[in-house]
Amino acid sequence: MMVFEQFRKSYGKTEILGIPHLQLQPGVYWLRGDNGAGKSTLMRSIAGMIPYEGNITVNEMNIRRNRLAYTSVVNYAEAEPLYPGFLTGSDLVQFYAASKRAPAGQAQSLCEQMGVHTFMGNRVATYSSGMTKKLSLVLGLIGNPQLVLLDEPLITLDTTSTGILQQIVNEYADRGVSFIISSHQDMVPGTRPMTQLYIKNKTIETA
Ligand SMILES: Nc1ncnc2c1ncn2[C@@H]1O[C@H](COP(=O)(O)OP(=O)(O)OP(=O)(O)O)[C@@H](O)[C@H]1O
Repeated sequence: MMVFEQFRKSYGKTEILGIPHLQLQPGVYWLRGDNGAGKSTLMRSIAGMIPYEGNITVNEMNIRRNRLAYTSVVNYAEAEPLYPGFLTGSDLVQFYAASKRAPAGQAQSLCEQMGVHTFMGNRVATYSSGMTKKLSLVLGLIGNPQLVLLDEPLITLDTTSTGILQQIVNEYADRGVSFIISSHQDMVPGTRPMTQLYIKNKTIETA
């Protein structure tokens, strides 16, 4: 599903991650590591949001050679999402659904499942942190992704929403969608088995 080749990410002269070669099979992965280990940096690199050295290939696609195709199938929900406060949740959901070519009714269904539909018409500036998180998870699941990156998805989520998210992850995974989920919290029972990936000493160790 994903191959890293001579991957290296530095900020200035400080190397944060160095992965000479790693191949990951399709699946659901739990990305772990101490604070500052590089989990968000890895996710942003895979999502194509920050530059890096080397190559990351997802299902034969590479951000440099196939940017449009790659970003259509690699979805990302960041740990601490920020959106322009003057937009409504509905504006963002419609924009994502159109640009990700979401199947008809999918966005509405995700919003209802995650309970976002009740405040979709309000401006994002009025959202609590949990409401913003739920919206970001809906946006991260929209479309026909082959890989979904969820950075700390459980932060600020209430227990009910945590269970619903885990159900959705299971449904997507049953259809062959891969996930990389970073979380300091354990996932609740009911989640399918996840392969653990540890970031240690600037590289990924598989469990
Ligand atoms: N834009 C940046 N410029 C410089 N250094 C950065 C930048 N972003 C992150 N770093 C550094 O990169 C390292 C990895 O940060 P990152 O946010 O990826 O860690 P993390 O594993 O997600 O941490 P946490 O569990 O605390 O969220 C840290 O040392 C951090 O200070």
